[in-house]
Amino acid sequence: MSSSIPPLTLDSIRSVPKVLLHDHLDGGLRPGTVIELAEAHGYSALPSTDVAELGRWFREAADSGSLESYLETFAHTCGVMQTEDALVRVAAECAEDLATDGVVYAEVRYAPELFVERGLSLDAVVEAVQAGFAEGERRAADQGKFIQMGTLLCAMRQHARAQEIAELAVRYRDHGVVGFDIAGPEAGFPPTRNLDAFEYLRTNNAHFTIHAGEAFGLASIWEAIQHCGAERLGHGVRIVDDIKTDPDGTVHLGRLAGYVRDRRIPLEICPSSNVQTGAASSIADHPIGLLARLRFRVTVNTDNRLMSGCTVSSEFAALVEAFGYGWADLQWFTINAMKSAFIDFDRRLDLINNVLKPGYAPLV
Ligand SMILES: O=c1[nH]cnc2c1ncn2[C@@H]1O[C@H](CO)[C@@H](O)[C@H]1O
Ligand SMILES: [Zn+2]
Repeated sequence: MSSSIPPLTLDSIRSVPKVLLHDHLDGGLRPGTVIELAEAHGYSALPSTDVAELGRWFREAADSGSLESYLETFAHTCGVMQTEDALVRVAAECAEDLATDGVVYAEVRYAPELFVERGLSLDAVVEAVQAGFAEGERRAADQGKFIQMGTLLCAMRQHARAQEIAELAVRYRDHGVVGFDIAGPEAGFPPTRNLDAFEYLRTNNAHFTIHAGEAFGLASIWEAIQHCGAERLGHGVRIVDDIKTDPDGTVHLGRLAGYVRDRRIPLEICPSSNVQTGAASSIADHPIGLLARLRFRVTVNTDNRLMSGCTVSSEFAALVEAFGYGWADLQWFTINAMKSAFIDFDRRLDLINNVLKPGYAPLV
């Protein structure tokens, strides 16, 4: 490595352009904002009103070893996101924080149905979040940072509103909503419960990803791809269950793993989140090492920045430490993500050629 190439540190990683495809709006609030919104809106159930302590509480409570208990922490973020002004603020800060981390394109997701407890309509929720993202993009630009935000609307697997949310996503497709997802507890709620919604989306040429292969295995991935028609997999890490390695290192891909790799189906991998929910035992043992080596379409994501205390840069830094990745690997993850985004092809190409490649060119 030439001496003019900077070493990979959290700071240097922050300075290169990055792309984020899997980040939950209600999993990325600043702890201080949770406290201020709780105070302003009379939400009294917070476990702490001290900023540092509350941040620690989220990380520890999410560090639970199960997806179900990890998801319980969202009661407190959703609890303070029930008004338009709260949604605008949270969305604006999300865009600002991602831009500060050097993210140039992000798809951020949330479930509108979780923000209607105080009477907001689903449309009002979407409009407030879009206004917030636009405000955050402007604030970032004022600080000399460029970020483009895209929105994914989630339906919750345990509820029965997928069709309604799919229609909402299509209604707002020309206003910043670029796709759809289903989230929530995986065991017991197969994606095939929502087949009508997926068929509606496909009929309307709309994009969608599905959380699958996180807490549950291959069956869930297979259903998401072959029954539902998911273009990407949220997590998808359990695809490793269909990969066998001989003692001599020879690798065998099963039919499903082969299909996922051959079709270049993007995996939205979220390393720290997987360690917290027990989907992986540590970053060093995370299947991302094998999947990247086998050239699956791997992307690196945060999932929930508040619950994991992470950023895209810190996830990259953790992978650099665990797997010895260099700048070329980070560029590969980043271009993989940009290729897999749900925005128009010419816009993706523009960002790859005019933002991402020039950003990494001095380093690779
Ligand atoms: O890793 C995950 N797997 C499944 N569901 C999740 C994950 N992270 C967050 N959510 C769920 O998605 C909702 C919408 O943003 C959140 O409220 C949370 O319940
Ligand atoms: Zn997720």
